[in-house]
Amino acid sequence: MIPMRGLWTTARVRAAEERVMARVPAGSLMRRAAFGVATAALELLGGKRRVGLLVGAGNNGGDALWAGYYLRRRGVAVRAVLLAPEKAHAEGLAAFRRVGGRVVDRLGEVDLVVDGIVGLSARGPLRPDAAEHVAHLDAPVLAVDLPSGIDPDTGAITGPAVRAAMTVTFGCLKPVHALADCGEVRLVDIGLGPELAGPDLAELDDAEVGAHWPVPGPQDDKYTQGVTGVAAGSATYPGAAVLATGAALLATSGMVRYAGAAADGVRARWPEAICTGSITDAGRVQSWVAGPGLGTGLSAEAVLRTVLEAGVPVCLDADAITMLANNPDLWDARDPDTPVVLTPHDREYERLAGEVGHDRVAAARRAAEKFRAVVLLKGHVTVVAGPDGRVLVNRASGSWAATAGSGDVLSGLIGALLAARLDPVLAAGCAARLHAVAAERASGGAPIPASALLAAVPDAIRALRSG
Ligand SMILES: NC(=O)C1=CN([C@@H]2O[C@H](COP(=O)(O)OP(=O)(O)OC[C@H]3O[C@@H](n4cnc5c(N)ncnc54)[C@H](OP(=O)(O)O)[C@@H]3O)[C@@H](O)[C@H]2O)[C@@H](O)CC1
Ligand SMILES: [K+]
Repeated sequence: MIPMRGLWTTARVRAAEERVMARVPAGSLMRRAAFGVATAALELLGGKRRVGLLVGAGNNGGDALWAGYYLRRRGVAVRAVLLAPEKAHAEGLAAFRRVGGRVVDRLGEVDLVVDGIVGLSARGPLRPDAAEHVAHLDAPVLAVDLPSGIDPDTGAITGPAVRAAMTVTFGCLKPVHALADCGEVRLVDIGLGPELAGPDLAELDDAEVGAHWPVPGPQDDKYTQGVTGVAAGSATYPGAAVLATGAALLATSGMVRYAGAAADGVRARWPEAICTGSITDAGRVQSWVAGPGLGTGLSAEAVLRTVLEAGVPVCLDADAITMLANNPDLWDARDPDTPVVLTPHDREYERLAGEVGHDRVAAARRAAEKFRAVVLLKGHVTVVAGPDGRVLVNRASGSWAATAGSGDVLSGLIGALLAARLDPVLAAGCAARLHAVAAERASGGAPIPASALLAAVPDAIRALRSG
């Protein structure tokens, strides 16, 4: 198994920090952390010489003050605003003053701001006094541990927050680093590694997705790579069927069977798909994709029951999710061992499992547990939660995939990976990453329709496999 980029929640980080602190000299972790911040600051300054520190009430501010100390020793002019002067880190402040650091009321003109307002203990958005200082910044911001105002464990931004060009974090990555925009993220080793067990969340990087992507071996034929069944679309709206079938065809070399009322439209666009008008004639498949454009009437319910009874992994999207929300008895058709991947957007999620709320990871986990299914919650950050507690997250670099039909492509990709027998959490995670990369490559900075995203799938696979 290829290791993924792990992310640890604040409670776990604190527990690990405590164990490390018990066996190293007092203050040494902070100084290592601060030295890393100062090194990054020098790089961002690129020869400029004026740094401003925003210093909060805790150790995050202590890191900033010690970074100011190291920067002063390199001849940089450093001034600091203390947001809570009586609570500012005493040793850090003394060291900063000792080397000529100045404490001021306002930062004024500087070339770089170091955000040491709040770190792991952050709760809620920036408070008004801190928000006031942040609102007037012109210079780029280097965040200490995380951009202040963003929730460390959920990445939620519920009010004023720092926008960072770079974040220097310590020991390990925290959820915020994958769930929110932290600029470039750098990790400074402070020796937490041995104290950290498995991560709470993980992020797949491009090379990992490329390595997991199924490719045919010398012994493979169209059947051995898995046959994907697509039950989507309608005669009036064949688009969803065409997109989902196309995605399944482009994702792997396995065969694709389409079953439904859009058979003519699908056949015209994808002559290589085996098309039938009814799911009862579809033949054997190794996975089903059901839901996009399917409708929610009685015949659609019968289709949903058939795929849930088939005993092969299923990806359910769009109308399939609505049907399950309206009629939970439909779940009875499923053998408890049949893997199911649900791919709701927020409104579909709400129909199925209630409010998403600010903690999208917790929301995906809740639904995964409730339905004993893999839940892929769509969004700028896609969260994939497995019923076993595993969570994968993927943050898209832009929002170009937020367009009609884009979800149909995603479900086809997932279906093909399920047919290729990828673990369902991994199938959903790899498909989400590939989908985001295809959107980015197809877009190149301009809006694109879902068919262009689909057309970029082979290019995205090539890019991930070579990365
Ligand atoms: N432990 C270690 O080994 C190491 C730790 N390290 C560093 O310590 C950091 C954690 O430090 P920490 O725990 O002292 O708290 P920290 O995040 O600075 O918060 C301070 C106070 O701010 C307040 N506050 C809360 N929310 C707020 C908001 N929205 N807006 C404004 N203020 C807000 C709240 O105080 P309150 O005002 O509520 O009393 C809170 O107690 C960690 O991120 C890393 O940088 C590194 O040096 C490596 C070694
Ligand atoms: K910070």
